[in-house]
Amino acid sequence: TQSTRPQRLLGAVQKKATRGNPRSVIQTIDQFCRQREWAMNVGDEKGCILDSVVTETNPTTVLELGTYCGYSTVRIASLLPPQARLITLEFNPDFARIARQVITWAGVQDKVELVEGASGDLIPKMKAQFGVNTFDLVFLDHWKDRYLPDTKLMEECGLLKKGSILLADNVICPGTPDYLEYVRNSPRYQSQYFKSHLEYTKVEDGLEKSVFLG
Ligand SMILES: O=C(CSCCNC(=O)c1cc(-c2ccc(F)cc2)cc(O)c1O)c1ccc(O)c(O)c1
Ligand SMILES: [Mg+2]
Repeated sequence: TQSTRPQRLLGAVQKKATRGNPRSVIQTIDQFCRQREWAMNVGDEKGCILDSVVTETNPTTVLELGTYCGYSTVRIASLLPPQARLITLEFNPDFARIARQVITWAGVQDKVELVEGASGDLIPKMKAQFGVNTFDLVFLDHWKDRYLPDTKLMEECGLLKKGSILLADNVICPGTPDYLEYVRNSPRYQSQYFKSHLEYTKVEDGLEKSVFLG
């Protein structure tokens, strides 16, 4: 039977990356995506912007919406202080199965909780079921038409506090027009656009960083 792209990406990681070395896993995935097959990881260019936002936020509780193969999960987790934790939500069980193995290969599994399911169902359970108070940082990278409803849901569930950071991938390509309009016009957010490119291409894309003002 045919292998899937995530399976081939995992194969490259297990063949070429050093166990327990997150940077080596990231480099291997970026090389695979540049030289073999494009895949929808945030990538190295936007990944550097993600790294800088994570380090300046210095978060203790992070939520990632959309795990895919775990590339950004590994990038974020590798920058977290020892007690910090990252909850990542993935809708697709095949993606989740691959991501768990990438996360473990990188050695960051102790900082990561991967939960399978739809963000719309899981976000309302964060406090009661996952013991979360509020999130310091949220990385949005799942279905592009879920960014806005899930942001409103996080507000309603009291998961954002004054100073919480939302960082959204793909606000240009594939694009999240309703989300952008909301965070750029709402008095409850201070937004900033980081111009970049769609992973592994010359197509314009960018990250939108929005601070929740309470
Ligand atoms: O993670 C998922 C599955 S959807 C994957 C989202 N990502 C994309 O679609 C995505 C796509 C592209 C892209 C593709 C083709 C192009 F020609 C150009 C760009 C790039 C990206 O960087 C992306 O992130 C999930 C769904 C529901 C949930 O409720 C949940 O929690 C999670
Ligand atoms: Mg993306």
